[in-house]
Formats: sequence, structure tokens, C-alpha cells
Amino acid sequence: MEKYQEELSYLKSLAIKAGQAIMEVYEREFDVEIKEDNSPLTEADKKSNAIIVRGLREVFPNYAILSEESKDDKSRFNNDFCFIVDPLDGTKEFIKQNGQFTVNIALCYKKRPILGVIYAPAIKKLYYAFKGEGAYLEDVENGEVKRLKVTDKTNNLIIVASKSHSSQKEKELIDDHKEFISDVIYAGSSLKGCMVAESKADVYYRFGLTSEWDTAAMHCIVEESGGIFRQLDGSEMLYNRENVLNEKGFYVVNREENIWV
Ligand SMILES: Nc1ncnc2c1ncn2[C@@H]1O[C@H](COP(=O)(O)O)[C@@H](OP(=O)(O)O)[C@H]1O
Ligand SMILES: [Mg+2]
Repeated sequence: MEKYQEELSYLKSLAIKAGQAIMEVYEREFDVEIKEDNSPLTEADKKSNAIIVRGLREVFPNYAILSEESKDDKSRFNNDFCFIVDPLDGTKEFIKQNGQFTVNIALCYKKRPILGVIYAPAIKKLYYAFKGEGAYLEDVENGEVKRLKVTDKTNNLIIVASKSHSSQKEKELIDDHKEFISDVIYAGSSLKGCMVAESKADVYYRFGLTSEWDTAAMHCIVEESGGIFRQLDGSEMLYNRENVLNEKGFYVVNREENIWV
């Protein structure tokens, strides 16, 4: 356990450092490239990735790394420990300059996330969790820390949905459950799962595609705040897979009653 405490505090400092590099780019003009998969890439993604990957290799040379912005050499398959990194989740929101982007770092052991750190540098909020030890939110400006817990609501629910990647199925689900929903909030990045962990929302359904780095850290934080994170078919999401796409979709709900699929 002590060993993991050390890892957690190092990952937190690394996420903050990467967040600072992201904000330096955010506050000035920057170029946007388009990747092979048609998604955008900025200097901020690359700088954040360099800081995180270098930092992880230095302190944990024996652990594998899967990062959205690094070449996947597949050596991770021979390692029980694998960091899963999204150096800038919500790149589209970063480009739109609405502040809804995060740095995601998870550590998986035998395909399950045991540690998750999510930092939103524009609002200086740091979410983190360690398996069995709870989920927390630290205000990086004043150092205040609070433990996170999901709501127990089954009515007047606040649903969060993607700002830039919504789907027809999601719209239909919202429409079919209108009687239970009081509000729909559209937000970018892993902040949606964090909002459920923080009791600022109750449910988040994702029908569209994401990848392991979009969910691993959030998965740990949601579960440690008492919430439920599963694939849409009800099965557990495992990580460090051959195919890194989360093809089955997922949901984050505060409690079983709000599983609608
Ligand atoms: N067609 C697609 N295939 C794979 N991942 C996709 C995708 N469309 C969106 N995503 C993922 O969804 C993330 C954004 O989530 P959201 O819509 O909740 O803000 C993106 O993160 P990046 O910004 O890191 O690329 C990207 O990884
Ligand atoms: Mg990314």
C-alpha cells in the first residue's frame, strides 16, 4: 500500500506539470494538425505526452505505458502493470478554448485500473482514486481535498453527455427517460465521469467510440466514489487489450436503478 501511495503522489505531480505545459499553449496561438484518424492534435498534446512519458519511464522503468500520443510497441502485453495515458483528453474542447479538457493517467494491474488521476488544468481541479481507498478531489489552488461520493438519486436526474461527440442512440435514450431527467449537461472529456463521482451529475451514457485512455482513470475514480462503470452490455471493462477501442460503449451511473440499457 505504501508503495502505491508514493506512485499516486508522483502521478498527481506529473499530471499537474503536464497541465501547466498545456496551459502555456492554451494561452497563446497554436497550430492544429489532423491525425490519420481525422482527430485533431496540438502542441499541447505533444508537450504533455513528453512530460508524462519521460516522467513515468524515469521513476517506473519496469512498468509498461500505453499513451494516445506514443507509438504502441505492444511490450505492454508481457507486463502485469501498465500505465494508460491520455495527455490531453478533450482536444476539441481545448481548441474551442472552453476549459473542458483533462490529463488522464491510470495504472492498471492485470487489466484492471487500480489507480486513476485526472487533472483539469483550466479549472485547477485534480481528481484521483486508488482501488479500495476512495476517490478524492483536490483544489490545486488552495490544497483543499474532499472525498467524493455519488448521489443516491433515482429521480430529477442530471445526465451528462459529450459536447462534441453525441449520438442518435444517446438522444433516444434521453428522450425515452425524460420523466426521470431534470437536466442534460453537455461537457467535454473525462470531466463527465468526474461530475458523477462528485455528485454534480447522476448518469453518463456513451454509445460512441472512445479508447482505453479515455476511460481507465475515470473508471477507477467512478468506482471509488461508489458509482458504477460498465460496458453497455453490462460486462466489466478490462484494459491493456489488443484492440484499444472501447467498442461496446459504456455507462457511468450513480446506482443500479439508473441502468437503462
Ligand atoms: N470516432 C472515435 N473513435 C475513437 N475515439 C473517439 C472517437 N470520437 C471521439 N473519441 C474519443 O472521445 C474523446 C473525447 O471525448 P468527449 O467527446 O467526451 O469530450 C476523444 O479524446 P481526445 O480529445 O483525447 O482525442 C477521443 O479519444
Ligand atoms: Mg487525447
